[in-house]
Amino acid sequence: MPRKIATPKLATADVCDAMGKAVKVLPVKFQDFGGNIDFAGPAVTVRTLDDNSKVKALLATKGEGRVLVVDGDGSERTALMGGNLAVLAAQNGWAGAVIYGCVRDSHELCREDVGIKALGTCPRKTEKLDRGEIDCEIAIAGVTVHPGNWIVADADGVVVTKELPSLDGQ
Ligand SMILES: O=C([O-])CC(=O)C(=O)O
Repeated sequence: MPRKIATPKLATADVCDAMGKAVKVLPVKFQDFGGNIDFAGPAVTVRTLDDNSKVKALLATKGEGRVLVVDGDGSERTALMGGNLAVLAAQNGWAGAVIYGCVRDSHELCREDVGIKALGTCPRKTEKLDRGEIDCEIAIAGVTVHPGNWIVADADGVVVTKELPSLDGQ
């Protein structure tokens, strides 16, 4: 019996149907770790390798419904987010985080009122040497994400668009 998934407010499938080639689908099998499976918002971008200093710094600021998109180069060596950062994200009003990399403390992440999609888990923490770039153009598995692009995520996947479609009447 398939697990039950709530109907998303904004479904990635509807966005794809409405926008055709104007929407990009991240070609990544993300897993869900956060308390919310569907989320959407404007992207804030980070590029970093095995150092989550910038991720923490951003999640410590007001999220205002935005989505943090982290290009961690797909590293499975360390976790870019754990329980403390998930609490920060939820407290500060981030809609979610899409992490091309790993997370840890998955038993804590699922309790937080925030979306968290990542490749998988790794119990080892990152270095904290303040490396990485924020608000830059990133490419996740070959798909470019610009700061301010819309991210829509649900159980079907993660899509990127310049603007949201009007889905009235669907
Ligand atoms: O601090 C880290 O590197 C990640 C972590 O464990 C947390 O967010 O709780």
